[in-house]
Amino acid sequence: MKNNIFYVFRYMKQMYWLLLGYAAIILECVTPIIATLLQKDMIDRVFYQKQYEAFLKIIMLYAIFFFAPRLMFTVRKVAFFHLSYELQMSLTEAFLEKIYNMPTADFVKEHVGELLNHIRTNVADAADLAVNQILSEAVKNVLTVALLIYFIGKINVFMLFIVVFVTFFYYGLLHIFGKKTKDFSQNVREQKGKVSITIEESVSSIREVVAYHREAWQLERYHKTFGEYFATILKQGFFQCKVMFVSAPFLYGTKLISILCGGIGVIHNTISLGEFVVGFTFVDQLVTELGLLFDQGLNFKKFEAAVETVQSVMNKEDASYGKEEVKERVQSICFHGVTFAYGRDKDPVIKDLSLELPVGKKIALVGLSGSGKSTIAQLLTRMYEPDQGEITMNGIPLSRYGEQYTEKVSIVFQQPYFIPSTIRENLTFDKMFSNEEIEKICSKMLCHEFIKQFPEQYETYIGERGAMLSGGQKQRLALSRAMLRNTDVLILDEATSALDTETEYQVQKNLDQLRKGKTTIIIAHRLSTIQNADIIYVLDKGQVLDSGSHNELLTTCKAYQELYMLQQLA
Ligand SMILES: Nc1ncnc2c1ncn2[C@@H]1O[C@H](COP(=O)(O)OP(=O)(O)OP(=O)(O)O)[C@@H](O)[C@H]1O
Repeated sequence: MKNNIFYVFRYMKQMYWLLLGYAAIILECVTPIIATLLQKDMIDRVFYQKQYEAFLKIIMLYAIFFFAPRLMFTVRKVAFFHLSYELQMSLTEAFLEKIYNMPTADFVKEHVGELLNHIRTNVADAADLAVNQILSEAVKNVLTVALLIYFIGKINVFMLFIVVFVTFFYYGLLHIFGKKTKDFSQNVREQKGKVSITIEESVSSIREVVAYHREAWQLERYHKTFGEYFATILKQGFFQCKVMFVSAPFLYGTKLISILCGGIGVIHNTISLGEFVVGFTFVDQLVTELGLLFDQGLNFKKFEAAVETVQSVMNKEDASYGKEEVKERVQSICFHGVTFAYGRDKDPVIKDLSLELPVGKKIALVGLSGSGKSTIAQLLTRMYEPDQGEITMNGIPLSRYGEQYTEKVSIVFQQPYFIPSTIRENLTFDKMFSNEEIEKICSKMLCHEFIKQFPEQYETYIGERGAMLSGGQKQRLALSRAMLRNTDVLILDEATSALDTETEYQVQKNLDQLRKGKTTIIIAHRLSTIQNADIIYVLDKGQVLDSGSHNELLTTCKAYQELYMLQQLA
């Protein structure tokens, strides 16, 4: 528990809100107690001893101490509200940073819906429970309980004895029900996560669902998942009722016993009537506060569940990159006996691969589907690490380079991702480019024409994942984005597959011109795309079968001839 609270503390920034909140809590706890003590003066001095001159003074003081807690309550809420939202923001930022730093192998194992659920519920709950419940409500409860116990003890020791007994009773209850509360909370979170994943999948697969007429099937999946979530919620609800049934009689029983003890005290003249009234009011308040404190104890458990779920992602290891700077231009890229499998128990998809890629040239990777082309591209972009052997750039293993490595090597995927924003922002991200630069590159990648046709041109909003663009337009835009960065090494993984042959030819021609003297690695199924490559590697089952120019391979490599023949027939 302690560790969990300290874990969250790390992400709290503006601590002055905490100080303001605690100042408000102290006043909020003390003022109602003073207001109650004034009742004693009212009864004993004004009514019993008939000191009527004190009446007005007490009423005025009572008014001040009656309204002060309401004011302090507002100040406290505002202070902790700021703190909780800021905590939620910094926790979410840290969570996103963690995801960015995760090795790709770990990231692909995490479900996108699950990660979103972590942010939407677990991170949000951890921040809310930590600040608004534990640091605010629970601290207020503890302070109020301590003050009430002190004043009750001063009035009547028997009442104090009862109160201490009830406190221990609550502690015992918390011990018994705490673990189950945490388990229920964890189960509810898990089930809620599953519902979130199912909804996310249902929306993202909307085209396939409609096209394959799987609406009923998809709804049935949602129904089933939601049913399981609902059942868990019900179980949690029953459990909470059980806790209430056990604890509630004690609340009322305590009040009854304290009236009995106090009443006997008044009858035997050991306490005054004023003390009895105030003592009973304190006991009444204390019982309520103990009930609330018990709820906070259960909230601790929910908080622990939320933080532990967040930590299950946050404690994963970051991708281990070095600090080496990439100072010069890329002069060599070599694979030294590289073997790689997607998982320990899986067969390797790249097997003992050794080759030196000619730098500054146009290099092509061809081969049947599944032969390992994209895997090589992903190893080069450090999305995965080789299991054996190493890949070096300028003689240094890729893993030893720092984050600027991505300034040297970039990749364009077959299905590029676009943020829901304007064309300009999708082209530049956070980098600055002049309009001339952008338009020049977009003209070369045959984008400028279609962008100009949009009423808002480069400021056109392209929707979720570029939904307002055709497949070919998206690919050309992604190529423009990469060409603006124009890194030493550019990998095109089926990056022009959605273009018609004529457009692809034009784009490739312009690309060759812009990339002259730089290393471009092209993965393509259409051999026409890579015919003019300086060197073509033919891959089969994660190994290089042969390499050479198009004409050389046509005469020397049987696999390449077959690929060529198949495409001629198609
Ligand atoms: N993330 C992954 N997890 C597990 N296996 C994977 C993953 N990605 C690819 N594979 C497997 O690795 C092998 C090589 O895949 P890869 O994508 O590198 O082939 P490819 O030659 O690029 O294929 P294609 O031409 O169809 O794109 C395939 O058997 C594939 O099923």
